[in-house]
Amino acid sequence: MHVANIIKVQAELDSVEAELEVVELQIAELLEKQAELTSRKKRLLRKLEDACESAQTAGSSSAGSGSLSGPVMTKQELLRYENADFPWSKELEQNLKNTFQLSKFRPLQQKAVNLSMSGKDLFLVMPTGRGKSLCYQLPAVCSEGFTLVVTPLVSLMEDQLMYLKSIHVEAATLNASSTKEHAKMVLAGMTDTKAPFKLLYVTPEKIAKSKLLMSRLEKAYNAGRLSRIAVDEVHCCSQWGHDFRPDKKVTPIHQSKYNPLLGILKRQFPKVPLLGLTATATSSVLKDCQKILCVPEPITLTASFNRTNLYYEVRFKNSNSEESIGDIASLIEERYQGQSGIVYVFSQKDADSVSEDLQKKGINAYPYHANMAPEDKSRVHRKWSTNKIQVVVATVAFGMGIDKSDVRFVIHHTISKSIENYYQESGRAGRDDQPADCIVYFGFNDIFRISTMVVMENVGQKKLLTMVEYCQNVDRCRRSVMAVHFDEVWDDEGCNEMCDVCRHGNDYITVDVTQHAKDVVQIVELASSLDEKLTPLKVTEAWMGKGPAKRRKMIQTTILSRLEVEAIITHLLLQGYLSEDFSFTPYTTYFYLKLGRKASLLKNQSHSVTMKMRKTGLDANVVSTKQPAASTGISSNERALDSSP
Ligand SMILES: Nc1ncnc2c1ncn2[C@H]1C[C@H](O)[C@@H](COP(=O)(O)OP(=O)(O)OP(=O)(O)O)O1
Ligand SMILES: [Mg+2]
Ligand SMILES: [Zn+2]
Repeated sequence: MHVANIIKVQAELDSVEAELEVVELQIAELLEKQAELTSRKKRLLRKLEDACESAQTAGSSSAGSGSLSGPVMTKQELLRYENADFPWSKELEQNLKNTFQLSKFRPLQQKAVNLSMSGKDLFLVMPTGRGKSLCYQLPAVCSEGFTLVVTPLVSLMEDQLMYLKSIHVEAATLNASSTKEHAKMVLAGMTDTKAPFKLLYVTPEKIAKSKLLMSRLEKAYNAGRLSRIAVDEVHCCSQWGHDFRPDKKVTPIHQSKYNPLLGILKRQFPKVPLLGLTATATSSVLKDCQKILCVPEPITLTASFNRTNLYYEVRFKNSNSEESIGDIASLIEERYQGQSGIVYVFSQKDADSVSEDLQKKGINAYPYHANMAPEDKSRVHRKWSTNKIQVVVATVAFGMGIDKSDVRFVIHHTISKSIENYYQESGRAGRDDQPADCIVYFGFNDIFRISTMVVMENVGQKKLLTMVEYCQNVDRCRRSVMAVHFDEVWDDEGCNEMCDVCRHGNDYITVDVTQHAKDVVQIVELASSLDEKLTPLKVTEAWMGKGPAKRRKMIQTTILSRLEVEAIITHLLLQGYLSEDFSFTPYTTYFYLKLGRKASLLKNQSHSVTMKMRKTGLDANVVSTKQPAASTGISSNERALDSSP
């Protein structure tokens, strides 16, 4: 063959190989899409199955909050449990008001209490802080004998005992730190007809290890004094029961301790109704628990995780952080004047500085973080609880035991490290069921601050990106983005414009950012060819023409605003055109951007990258849908990405 010919064939081979590579990436992309659709399909099928099942057992599907499934029961029978005409109803109501000082039941509480009072075995799935405890505490107070409460965490047990003491409900506990005398007294009390306590809290280990306890329970059972068994955090029974609630620290250690033991309770005391409670369980976990606990046919009550009284909003945070503090201060002074709230920050340093900044603006704010003296922490907590402090500026250390009902706003000065954490932290707002706001300030640099912090966690990066996705999203109801992570489907109709996306619905536009993607990728590629690593900040600056003059000549710079530049780079990271590259020194971890697995797709002429962006009315003619942004340009108005109404 002629040399020229060889070169020609070689060139063609190269091009075919390049094309093949692109096709392989597209296949990978499609497979990913297929997996996503399959899991959505499964979820929908399961929903349909559940709906058909309950329609069959209940005649037609029952309305109202939460769903009900379990052993065969007619619709009338099920509905009956929402009523207040049982022999015990009057006593329940009196105790609800006088002992627990609550004016009314929350959704599902009455049904759960009635079912348990009538001796049914019940699994109750209800989000954190919605009031599961009442569902066994109230029946305990209104029944003869005592209720055995199995709970995996001694600290939770102590919280409960303190609370019950404060409302004059007698309760006792047996755990590893109980003294001999105390244990003796409690064991004797179990069969005492004078009923010295209404609730007995024990750890699962006690059930397993203490033969004395089991023999006493047996005696109490035979004497008809064991009225009910409650298993709190029941998902721990299942080896599949993941706990997404970081501040509860119910670790797999407890799960393994829980696992094989507790079936003994239902086997030995079959006539005693069992109530399993959890904030986190899928149907497969519940099935597992049912088997392990030997409960033949429990009724399952599930309350939705959707907090309908909470308004969710995302605001873009300028790299100039002073601005967001000013924004937060005016929100507190105007919209939340005289109302109680929390501002969550990233670090202890931020807690101090942000609260100082707010104080300077005349706001009654105090910091709270793990590094404060215990007495300072409890002083801040106490003063805030009694409305002597309006705002606590806190790290996530402010979590356990925070149970103020009238929190009207939870503002995140920095994004949370996952969507689950965000749900949990923001969920401290509006526990009284009155409207409350959850606002998060989404800043580009914060992504990388958190990223280097969670780099050691197994799925830390992946989880962080779920939070970033929630914030970056401008076209789907915020609730529906959140719901996916709780194995639920909350549709936009359920939102009632209680999120900024639903409220400002059509304010977004699809923009072609292919050329932008190519420009950014070229910058990262160039750096790598020079054996250089670029932080996100450096990439931003290079693209905006603020890098060294030498490099400016070699790349395509942009006239987009900083917020737009940051939004596009975030999008490229989320979509896999860029990816994270960490570097460790003994003192700190650095975050760099490198090419993602999809970067080479950009070589393909027909490949395009689009993203959704928020627009304001004014910019509508500047940006036209699906037009290459390179020719029309994205609005240079920074407000284009501002989510404020
Ligand atoms: N009907 C009600 N009306 C007003 N407040 C209520 C009602 N029922 C419970 N509460 C309050 C009492 C508590 O302060 C708060 C949380 O209750 P609690 O039982 O501890 O939640 P929980 O057990 O569901 O959450 P977790 O999953 O975190 O354990 O709700
Ligand atoms: Mg609880
Ligand atoms: Zn919505």
